[in-house]
Amino acid sequence: MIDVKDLTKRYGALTAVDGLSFRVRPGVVTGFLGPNGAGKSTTLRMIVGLDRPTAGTATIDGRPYARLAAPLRQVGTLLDATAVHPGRTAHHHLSALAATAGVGRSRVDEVIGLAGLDSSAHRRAGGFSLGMGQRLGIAAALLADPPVLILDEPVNGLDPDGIRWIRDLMRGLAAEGRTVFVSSHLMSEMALTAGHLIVVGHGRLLADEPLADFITRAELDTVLVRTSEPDRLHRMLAGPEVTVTAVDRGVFEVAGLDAQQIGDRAAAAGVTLHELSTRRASLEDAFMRLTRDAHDHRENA
Ligand SMILES: Nc1ncnc2c1ncn2[C@@H]1O[C@H](COP(=O)(O)OP(=O)(O)OP(=O)(O)O)[C@@H](O)[C@H]1O
Repeated sequence: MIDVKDLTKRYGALTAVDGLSFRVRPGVVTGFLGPNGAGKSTTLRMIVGLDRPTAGTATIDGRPYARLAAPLRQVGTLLDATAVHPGRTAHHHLSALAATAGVGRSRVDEVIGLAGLDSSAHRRAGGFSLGMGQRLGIAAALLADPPVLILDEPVNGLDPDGIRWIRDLMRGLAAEGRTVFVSSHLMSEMALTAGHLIVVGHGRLLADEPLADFITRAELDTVLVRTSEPDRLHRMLAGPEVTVTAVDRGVFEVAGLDAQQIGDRAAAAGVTLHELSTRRASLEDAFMRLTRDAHDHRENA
C-alpha cells in the first residue's frame, strides 16, 4: 500500500504538488492521470525519495522510501528508463542490480525472458530503442519480485505488441495481490488497464475512484436515435436539460435522457424508432470534462 498525506512540493513561487492525499491499494491497477504539468512525476519522485516534500508524507507499506529495509525487494520503480549506463549490456545492468539486492543470478535470466529481452540481453544499453529501454526498466523493477510497483509512463515508446504485453503484465501483477501504481498520458490504454484512478490537476486531487464511477460521474453518455418521424421525435423530447443533435438523415444524438426514458416516451407518443443505442462516454471524454472544469474553476477563482 502507498499512502500519501498532505503531500506538497513548492519550487519557489510554483506549487507543483498541493496538499495531495490518497492511498494506492493492492489487487488493482491504479492509474495516475493528469494534464501535463499536473504534478504526477513530482509526486512519484517524492514517493520514492528522489525529491524531498515541502510538507506532508509519502509512505510505502508504512515507511518512507528512505527507511525501507530492502527497497528493491519492497518496491519496483520505473521512473526514468534512460537511467542506465550506456556502455553496459542489459544482462550486466541487471546482474549489478541483483548483486546489490541479494537476488540470485537465475532471476536475472528470468526477468530478461519476462521482459522479452532474450535476443538483446548482451547488447549495450546505449544502443537500445526507447521501447527496449522501457523493457529493461521494467525488468529491473521486477527483479527482486516486489509487492509494490511504481511505473511512470511505462508504455512510452512501446509498439502495439509491447503495449499489450505491459497491459497484461500490470493486470497480472495486480491480480497476484500487488500494488500497481502507473502514470500514463494514454487514456485509451488506461481505460483498458486500470481498475482505479487517481486524477490530479494543478497539483491537487480531482478524483480518487473506480474507473467506471469516474466515467459515469462525468454524465457524458448520449443516446443515438434513428426514426422516420424526426419532427415528432423533437417534440416528444423537448425539455430544458435535453439536447438533440442531428448526426445524419433521421439520426439524432440525444443528451440529457437515457435510452429507457426515450424508449418510454416514444412508446407513449406512438413514434416509431428504428434504432436506440447508448453511446458510452470514453475515459478521455470524462477526463477532458473533469480537467477542463478544474481549469475554469481556477481561472474564475
Ligand atoms: N525541478 C524543478 N524545478 C522547478 N519546477 C519544476 C521542477 N520539477 C517540476 N517542476 C514544475 O512542477 C510542475 C509539475 O511538474 P511534473 O513534471 O510533476 O508534472 P507532470 O504531471 O508529471 O507532467 P507531465 O505529464 O508533463 O510529465 C510543472 O509546472 C513543472 O514545470
